[in-house]
Amino acid sequence: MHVRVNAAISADGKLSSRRREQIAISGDDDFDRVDRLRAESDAVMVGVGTILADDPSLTIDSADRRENRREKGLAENPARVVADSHIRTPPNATVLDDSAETYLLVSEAAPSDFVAQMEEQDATVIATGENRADLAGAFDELQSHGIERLFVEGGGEIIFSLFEEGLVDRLSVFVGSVVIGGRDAPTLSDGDGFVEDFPQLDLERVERVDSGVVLEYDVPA
Ligand SMILES: NC(=O)C1=CN([C@@H]2O[C@H](COP(=O)(O)OP(=O)(O)OC[C@H]3O[C@@H](n4cnc5c(N)ncnc54)[C@H](OP(=O)(O)O)[C@@H]3O)[C@@H](O)[C@H]2O)C=CC1
Ligand SMILES: Nc1nc(O)c(N)c(N[C@@H]2O[C@H](COP(=O)(O)O)[C@@H](O)[C@H]2O)n1
Repeated sequence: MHVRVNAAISADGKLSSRRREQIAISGDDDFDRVDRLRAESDAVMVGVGTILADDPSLTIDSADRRENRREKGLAENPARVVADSHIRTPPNATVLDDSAETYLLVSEAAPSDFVAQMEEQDATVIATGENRADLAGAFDELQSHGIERLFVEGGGEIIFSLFEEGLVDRLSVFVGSVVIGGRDAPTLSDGDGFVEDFPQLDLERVERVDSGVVLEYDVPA
C-alpha cells in the first residue's frame, strides 16, 4: 500500500487553534490540489479527532473528477477510513452517509453494540490491536479490500502514529501565511513526539500556492 499524508499548517506549524475548530488555512487552489489528490486515491483517512472536530465529508468536490473516476470503472468517491479505537464517531457523522464506502479501524476493545450500530449503517468495521487500532494490521486488511493508495488528511495524532510506525511514503504540507499559536493547538505531528531516531524527509518540490507554499517530501523507508 502507498500512504500519502497531507495537511495544511500555519507558518508556526498548527493544524488548527486551541479550540480545535476547523480553520481554512488553505486557499481555493490548495483545496483544489487536495481534491485532485483525493480523486487519485482509493481511500481518504482521518483520525476520529478530526471527525469530532470537523465532521468532514472526505468526498470529491469536482463533478469532472467524479465523472472521470466513473469512466475508469471506479466508485465516484474514494472510500473513507476513520481510525477510531473505541467508536467515538457519532451515528450522524457525515462520513457515514451513503456518498462513499466507509471503514472504521477500531480496536478489539470497541463495544460490540457500537460495532453493530456502525455495521447497520453500512460501515465496514476492522478490529485490530488490543486497546488502540493497530494501523499496520488494519492497513493489511484494507489492502485485501482493494485499497492500495491511501490518502491521509490528519489530524496530528494519527499522523504521528503513522510516522512512528514507519507507514508514511509521501508527505505534502501546505504552509499558509498565518500564525495561529497556542501550546495546546494541534500541530502536524503530535502524539508523544520523537526524542531520537527522528524520521528524515527528502524535500522534492516547493511550489507557491495561494498565499502560501506547498512542500512535497518523499519519506525514505
Ligand atoms: N489543517 C489541516 O490540514 C487539518 C486540521 N485538522 C485539525 O486537527 C484537529 C484534530 O486532530 P487530532 O485531535 O490530532 O485528531 P486525529 O484526527 O489525529 O485523531 C486522533 C484520534 O485517532 C484515534 N486513533 C485510533 N487509532 C490511532 C492510532 N493508532 N494512533 C493515533 N490515534 C489513533 C485516537 O482516538 P481513540 O484512542 O479514541 O481511537 C486519537 O485520539 C482538529 O482541530 C482538526 O480541525 C485535521 C485534519 C487536517
Ligand atoms: N487541505 C486542508 N486545508 C485546510 O485548511 C484544512 N482545514 C483541511 N482540513 C481537512 O479537510 C477536511 C474537510 O474535508 P471536507 O471538505 O469536509 O470533505 C477536514 O476534516 C480536514 O481533514 N485540509
